[in-house]
Amino acid sequence: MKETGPIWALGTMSGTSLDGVDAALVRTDGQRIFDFGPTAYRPYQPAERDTIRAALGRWQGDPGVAQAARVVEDAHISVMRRLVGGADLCGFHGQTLAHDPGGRGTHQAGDGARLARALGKPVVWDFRSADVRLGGQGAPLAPFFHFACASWIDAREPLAFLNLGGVGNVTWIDPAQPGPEIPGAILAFDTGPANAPIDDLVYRRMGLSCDRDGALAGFGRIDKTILKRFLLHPFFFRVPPKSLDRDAFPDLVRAVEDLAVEDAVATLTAAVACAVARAAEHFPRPVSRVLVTGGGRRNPTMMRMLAEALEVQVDPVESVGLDGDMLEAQAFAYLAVRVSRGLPTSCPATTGVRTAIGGGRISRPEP
Ligand SMILES: Nc1ncnc2c1ncn2[C@@H]1O[C@H](COP(=O)(O)OP(=O)(O)OP(=O)(O)O)[C@@H](O)[C@H]1O
Ligand SMILES: CC(=O)N[C@H]1[C@@H]2OC[C@@H](O2)[C@@H](O)[C@@H]1O[C@H](C)C(=O)O
Repeated sequence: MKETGPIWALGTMSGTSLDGVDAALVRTDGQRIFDFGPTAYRPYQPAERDTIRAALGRWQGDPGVAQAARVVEDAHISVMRRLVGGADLCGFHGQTLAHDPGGRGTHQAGDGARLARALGKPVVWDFRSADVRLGGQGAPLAPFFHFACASWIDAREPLAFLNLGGVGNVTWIDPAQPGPEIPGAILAFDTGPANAPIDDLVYRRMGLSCDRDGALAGFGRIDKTILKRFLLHPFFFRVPPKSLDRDAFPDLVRAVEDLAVEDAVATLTAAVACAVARAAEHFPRPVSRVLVTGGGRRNPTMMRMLAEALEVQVDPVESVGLDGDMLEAQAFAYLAVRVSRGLPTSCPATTGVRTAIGGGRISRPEP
């Protein structure tokens, strides 16, 4: 008989900010969350990060991609070994190197079959390709998990989950609907740049990894002319679903280049908040609150600018008992179980795919 009860899944995420690999256990039947388990994190060493960075924007077969994939796989194997004993199944997102859904497709580095052999457990991977092949954006994929989280926290009113990683993405949810793929239950899309352009700028100019606690942005002056021009970018006029590559706003990056570093960072931080406010204009109905996940929630200047731009309550997901560092890794644990049970992982309202579909491949430890 087919298994339908809850199982433990180990999910991972290596995000666009290239900081490291998150891993988390979730107990789920692919519909409801039953429990959250232990988590682990393994940062990339500087040399590993350089190898991955050198492969950004590249596709399978390009120079440097095989090395980057090896780094990604090895880092995952080392962090997953710490938790895999408690897992029945694994979900491996891999590292997005390039994302061009309307063109060449989407590319997540890392071979799930190698992980399955190394870890001795079935591994679900390559979550995005099928969606792109069927005309979807291939991203964002966390929204079905956000829907389950809304039920876990017993939300009653429409709310939004906002992920501020390298890129921003938002999921609007009506928790009164019975399932995520029901029309009207969800709307999800990327909002614009988040931390990636800030990290890149402070690294280039000051050798820093990020604008820690929003200190630089808090001091700087926002250049309103640059901000206004940024908001005229065609992306903001596109109807969602829509998704972005990590480095999708080169004009914004160029425009702040001549500003003093504090002013440049303040302008980039305001750009994140204003992009989210533009995103909120697409919500089917207003939300009661916005729950923020991802590294951006640790930046008080970004959070303040967000609350001002959105004029709604903005809180980190910790305020409802969720773990903002691990939500994406947990999402890929949850999605792995959905894939293994033939449940959809995306739908027209999340990626723009024609119909609700389940992506992902399953590799087993032995052929
Ligand atoms: N204390 C802090 N102050 C300011 N920024 C921070 C702080 N902590 C984390 N960040 C930012 O958050 C980023 C990491 O966020 P996160 O781990 O959510 O990204 P990611 O998962 O790699 O990206 P994505 O969700 O786009 O794939 C860091 O690169 C940094 O810019
Ligand atoms: C192609 C890709 O890897 N996209 C990531 C990235 O990081 C944030 C945003 O851009 C989102 O679209 C997605 O990740 C999250 C986990 C998602 O799929 O929901």
